[in-house]
Amino acid sequence: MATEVKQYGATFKLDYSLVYWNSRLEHEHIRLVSQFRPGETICDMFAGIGPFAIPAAQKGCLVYANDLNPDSVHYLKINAKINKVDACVVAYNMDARKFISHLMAEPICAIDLESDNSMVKAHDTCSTKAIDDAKAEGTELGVREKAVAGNDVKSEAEDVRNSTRTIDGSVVAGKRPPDCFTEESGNAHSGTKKKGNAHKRMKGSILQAKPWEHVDHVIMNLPASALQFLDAFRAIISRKNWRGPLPLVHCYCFIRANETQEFIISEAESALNAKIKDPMFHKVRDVAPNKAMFCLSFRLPEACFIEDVANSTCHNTDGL
Ligand SMILES: C[S@@+](CC[C@H](N)C(=O)[O-])C[C@H]1O[C@@H](n2cnc3c(N)ncnc32)[C@H](O)[C@@H]1O
Repeated sequence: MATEVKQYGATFKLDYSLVYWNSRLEHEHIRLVSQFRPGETICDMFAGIGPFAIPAAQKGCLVYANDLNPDSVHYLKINAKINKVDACVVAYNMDARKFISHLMAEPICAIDLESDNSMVKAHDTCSTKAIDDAKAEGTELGVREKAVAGNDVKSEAEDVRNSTRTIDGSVVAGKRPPDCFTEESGNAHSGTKKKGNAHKRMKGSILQAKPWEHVDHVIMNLPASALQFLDAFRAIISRKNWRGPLPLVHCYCFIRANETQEFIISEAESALNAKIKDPMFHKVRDVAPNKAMFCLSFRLPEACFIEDVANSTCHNTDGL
């Protein structure tokens, strides 16, 4: 039976008999989304009906949201619409491994490029909306743009454009290379060098970054088996296309009383076939007397990059 629930500012329609919903995760949904910034690109591998995706889009992020259950995707789309963020949520209905491969591997065939038009359109609409919303609300982004308008604050603005956010949500200047946010770098997608104010630079960079060039956060909320899905990131992202830091991955898992965080990290590392630097655990909630749900956050290791291969072949686009 279809029903409606509210989480913070968002409304969700769902049918409990068809889709996953857990109101105990409300704080976790908001905790994670509070780390995202307007204009960022989010990839939600197990999106359900959108409790991360919708608030992230409301914040001005572009969200690629996937779920294997067609009923979840049906409600995800409805929820994006009723919350007026359908322009910022691109929904997929496929297995999470295929989704990552489809989204983050460089498309080489014409068919891939055609199918990616929806991403490009969504990115344009959403990034522009993020900037407009931020301006209207006087949020960080709007303030940044104002700051950049005056030459005397240019160096501060440069710091902000080059900044990124840490897992705890604080802004760290200088981490993101300037070419993420500037058209002056003449990136492969724009093909042109444009001049303009910071607004244009911000639009140019974020608008033109495709998911095989830049994603800020990956959400993996399938605690019983998300760790095993980390192998999806092996040999998918091309170093030559990627701009800025690799995504922060937020991988949910259960830890039993007889297991340690080190054990979980070793599971994640063997799935990735790479060492993880500075992993952070956040306890979400106890789910049983000897079992708790955690969120393991870490930056995808550079060892996951594939190096440039001349004359590489087309990627499989099954299920598109
Ligand atoms: C624990 S729920 C999380 C849903 C939502 N993110 C939330 O926080 O409420 C996990 C979701 O993953 C989906 N799922 C399970 N296996 C999957 C797979 N192999 N690929 C993609 N989605 C999958 C399920 O349909 C379900 O909606």
